[in-house]
This record gives sequence, structure tokens and C-alpha cells, in this order.
Amino acid sequence: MQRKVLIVEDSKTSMQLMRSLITQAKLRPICTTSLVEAKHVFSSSAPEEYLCAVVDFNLPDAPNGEAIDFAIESFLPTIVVTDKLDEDTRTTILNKNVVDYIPKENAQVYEYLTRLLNRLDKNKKVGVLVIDGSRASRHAMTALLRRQNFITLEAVNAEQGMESLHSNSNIKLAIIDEKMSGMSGLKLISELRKTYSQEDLGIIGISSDTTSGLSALFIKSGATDYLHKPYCHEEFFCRIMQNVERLENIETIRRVANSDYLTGLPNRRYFFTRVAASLKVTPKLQSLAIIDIDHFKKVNDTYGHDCGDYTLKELAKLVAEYFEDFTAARFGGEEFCVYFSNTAPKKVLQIMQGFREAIASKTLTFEKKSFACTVSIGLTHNSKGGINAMLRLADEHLYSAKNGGRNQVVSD
Ligand SMILES: Nc1nc2c(ncn2[C@@H]2O[C@H](COP(=O)(O)OP(=O)(O)OP(=O)(O)O)[C@@H](O)[C@H]2O)c(=O)[nH]1
Repeated sequence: MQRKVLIVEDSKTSMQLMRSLITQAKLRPICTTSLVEAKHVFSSSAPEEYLCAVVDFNLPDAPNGEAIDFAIESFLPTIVVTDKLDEDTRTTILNKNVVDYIPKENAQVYEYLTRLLNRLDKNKKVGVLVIDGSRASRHAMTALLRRQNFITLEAVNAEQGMESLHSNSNIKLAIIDEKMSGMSGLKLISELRKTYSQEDLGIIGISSDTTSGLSALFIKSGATDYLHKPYCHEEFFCRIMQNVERLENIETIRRVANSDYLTGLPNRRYFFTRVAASLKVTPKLQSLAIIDIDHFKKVNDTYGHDCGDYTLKELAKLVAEYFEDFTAARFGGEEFCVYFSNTAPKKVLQIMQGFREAIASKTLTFEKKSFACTVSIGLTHNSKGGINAMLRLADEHLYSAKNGGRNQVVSD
């Protein structure tokens, strides 16, 4: 279901801009121009359909943020937009339980709104661990984090913090105070970096200490960022957002580098990384299969290249489904590879025969043309010479399968 965003805004220009940003974020803008209209529209729909509300601070029938109170009382995560930038307004807004506020200074800040909207949904899966000896300080930070839908966890010292990190794989960010009983924040960060790389865990060091060079010391010890206490809400949110986005960007780069562009399956590079990782624990049994589509050139020549691409994507779907519990990849062209560890050779052969039969009995339809295809499979269980030797052996068996008439599995 497309989530709704309730907009309460009387300025036409600002409304237009927000409506287009919210639509671009694949959300459904529900536009209202006054508090009365917002109340009416909201009362006639289910609250859970809404992701959040974007509310103007100053409306003709709600000049002092009354629309914000309405949205918060309706349990809507609320983002405020305002053209009033005086300190009093800013403090009034931030003292309310709002997600954040956007000053209408220039069109650029609306870009921040897009990022914020994206985050509200994604944050529900992101864990942030606050490690701080002061209860008040911990609670202040987790309360702010919850406004943006993060999963929050707390620890009072290094020991608890490490334990929490070990047992919660959804933690992407840790905020670590310098002064704690037992191990200091700086020492804890350098300890954590032995296990958690900068690509896997963001760490924001935090301290009220004014010693010069402390921020640099945090970064040198492995923190990805630093915040000085007391911090302002905006800086807190901006730094959190930047750190979480940095990790997500790394994840995207990793995913792109490891997957095949056409089919979305893991690629050759990922295959070797995964196999190398599983070889570290020297599995007792190993098998490797190369799957090659028969007469694939004919599919391209008869039905066109687009149909060839479609065939590869359909086969990739089956490969992903069938070999979900093993390591499978598109190796290039019309070739797929599957690696099995600790699975009995008889069982592997059975799986491969089952897969071959499933392909042979499948009818593919592209642009109203139906056709079938088959695959030949080379399979080896001989792991004496390592992974490259296994690939050579499987390839030799594949060659025999092709020469033997195709649509068959040849193993050692
Ligand atoms: N559509 C499409 N075709 C591809 C892609 N990658 C490789 N091919 C085509 O796959 C075909 C492979 O042809 P061949 O190596 O002669 O093998 P074959 O026709 O499958 O014959 P056998 O393997 O001997 O059964 C070539 O025509 C390539 O152009 C791709 O990403 N998309």
C-alpha cells in the first residue's frame, strides 16, 4: 500500500514543491490548506495509512503551531516547515515532539525533506546503540532517535555496550560517550574497531569535555564522527542521518559490485569471495556445478536479443529459488555456477537432476511467443585441487554433457 503524507500548508508555492517531492519519494501527498481541513480529512481515513505529516508552523487558522499539536496528538510523526527563523519559534518547535523542522529559506532545504521522508520508513529497521554513563543523557538521545523511528538500545558502560553489539545484528550506529565508569569511550572505540569495520558500524564519539583535539582523537581511535555536548537537536539529527546514509551507500556499492546487472543474481566476483570464506572452515564435502543453457544462440537468433535477456532472467529466478541454501551465481553469458559444501554427493546429483528437469518442463512466454529450453550441467565432487581445479573438472563434464546430446547432467 502506498503510504500517505498529510500536508498542512497554505502557501501555494511551498505546497507545489512538497507535493512533487513526496510523489517522487513514492508516497501519496494528501494536501490540506488549514487546520480545520486537515482535521476533517484526517478523521475520514485510517491513521495507520499515514507515514507522517508535514505541517506549516503558521497557518491562518493556526498561527502559533496549533496544527503541529494536532498532528502530534494524532500520533503522526511530524515534520514542521516554517518561514519564521527567529530563535523563539525555533525553540518552540523543537520543544514539541517533532521529527525535525525545515526552514523555507531556499529550495535546497526541501532536498533535506526528501531524505527525511525516505529515512522515516527505513529507520524502523536501523538500530542505534547509545553508550553513556549518564541516564539523563542516554534518555535525551534515545528520545530524539525515536522521533525519527530508529530502534534504540542503551548501555551504561563499555562491557554492556559490547554485549549489546554482539547480540543485536541490526545495530548500525553506536553513540559513545568519552567518560564512563571502567573503560573510557576512546578505548572502547579502538577495541570495537578490532571487530567492527568502519564499513559495518558507524560510531559517533560524544563528550562535554572542551579539551582541544578531542574530536581528532576520537576520529583517530576509529570514530566516524564527533558531537560536542550540549548539542543542538538539528546537529544531532544531521549527524545521525549522514552516518546512517554513509553506511547505506557503502551497502549499495557492495551490492552493485557483487551482483549481475542483468539478472540481479550474485556475480562471479561474489561467488569466489563466498567460496573462499566457506573454504576457511575446510568443509568435509564439496561439489561444484556449471549450468549452461543449450543452444542459447538460437533463442537470440530466433526470437531476438530481448527474448534472450528475458530467458536469462527467468532462469536466474529459478537458480535463486532452487539453490537458495547454496552459493549460486551467474558466471557470465549463459552460464551459472553453484557451489555446495557439506552436502552428500548423491544428494547434490539429485538436486541437479531435479533442476534440469524443472527447466526442461518449463514453458517460457515472451511477447506472446512460447518456447522451451534445456540446460546441460557439469558436476564435480572432487575438491582435491581447490576451487580452480573444481571449475576445470566441472567444465570438462559440461563439455561431455553437450557432446552427449545436451539436456543432461554429467558428474565424476
Ligand atoms: N541475450 C543475451 N545473449 C547473451 C548474453 N550473454 C551471452 N549471450 C549469447 O549467448 C550465446 C552463446 O552461444 P554459444 O556459446 O554458441 O552457445 P549455445 O548457442 O548456447 O550452444 P551450446 O552451449 O553449445 O549449447 C551467444 O550468442 C551470446 O551472444 C546476454 O547477456 N544476453
